Amino acid sequence: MTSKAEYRKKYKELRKQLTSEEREEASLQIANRLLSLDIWQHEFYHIFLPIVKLGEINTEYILNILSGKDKNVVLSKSDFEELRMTHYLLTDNLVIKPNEWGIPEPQNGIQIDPKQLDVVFIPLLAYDESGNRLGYGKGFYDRFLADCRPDILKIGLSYFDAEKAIPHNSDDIKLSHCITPSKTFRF
Ligand SMILES: Nc1nc2c(c(=O)[nH]1)N(C=O)[C@@H](CNc1ccc(C(=O)N[C@@H](CCC(=O)O)C(=O)O)cc1)CN2
Ligand SMILES: Nc1ncnc2c1ncn2[C@@H]1O[C@H](COP(=O)(O)OP(=O)(O)OP(=O)(O)O)[C@@H](O)[C@H]1O
Repeated sequence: MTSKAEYRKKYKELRKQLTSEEREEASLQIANRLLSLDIWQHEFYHIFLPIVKLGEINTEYILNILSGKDKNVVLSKSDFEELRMTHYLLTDNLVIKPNEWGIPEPQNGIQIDPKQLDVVFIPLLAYDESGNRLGYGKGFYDRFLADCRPDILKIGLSYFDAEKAIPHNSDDIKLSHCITPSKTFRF
């Protein structure tokens, strides 16, 4: 069986092989594909800002959609000692600075309770046909999602297709959807 570590390595390599033009094009296609999902009737949308040096999906196109629809947008700050995230409303005067891992993060602002969130867009390394997800392995999103309402929409974003099955355990919270440049998965 392929281990989580092997899947992480495989997808980091696949991602590295994409050119910056391919990443931009894919990020735009993902945003366009999101537009046709039935997810836009809600109020609070949580989104990640990409770690550019690792070639993560550019979420700027999704941010533009959210701002065009006048949604409340929520960003997180990660505490790498506690392995927990705190959440802040994106406002005009929010100060955003990259942390030491290259994640752009809010420095101030209005804190949001995870129970207020309706939709969360989730960064992925890999995922499978049952909606199991794999990140960098620190469990940030597993802990975060455990604090959200059970009915929150959990939308993974990926450049790549699903694996058949990746290892998972009882802490892992499944995705409800995953969007790639060419496919929409509903789990
Ligand atoms: N944009 C973004 N924000 C996010 C996540 C994410 O995956 N993407 N996370 C999802 O959980 C959390 C942060 N998780 C992270 C966990 C480990 C490393 C890390 O070890 N970085 C190494 C390089 C790792 C590598 O090459 O793969 C480093 O920068 O030295 C970074 C982020 C919360 N915020
Ligand atoms: N709700 C939780 N409370 C406490 N620890 C948790 C919780 N969920 C997961 N963990 C722990 O977090 C660690 C990492 O989990 P896992 O390998 O699933 O990470 P991942 O999903 O790849 O990473 P990430 O969530 O950062 O993207 C594991 O040791 C796991 O036991």
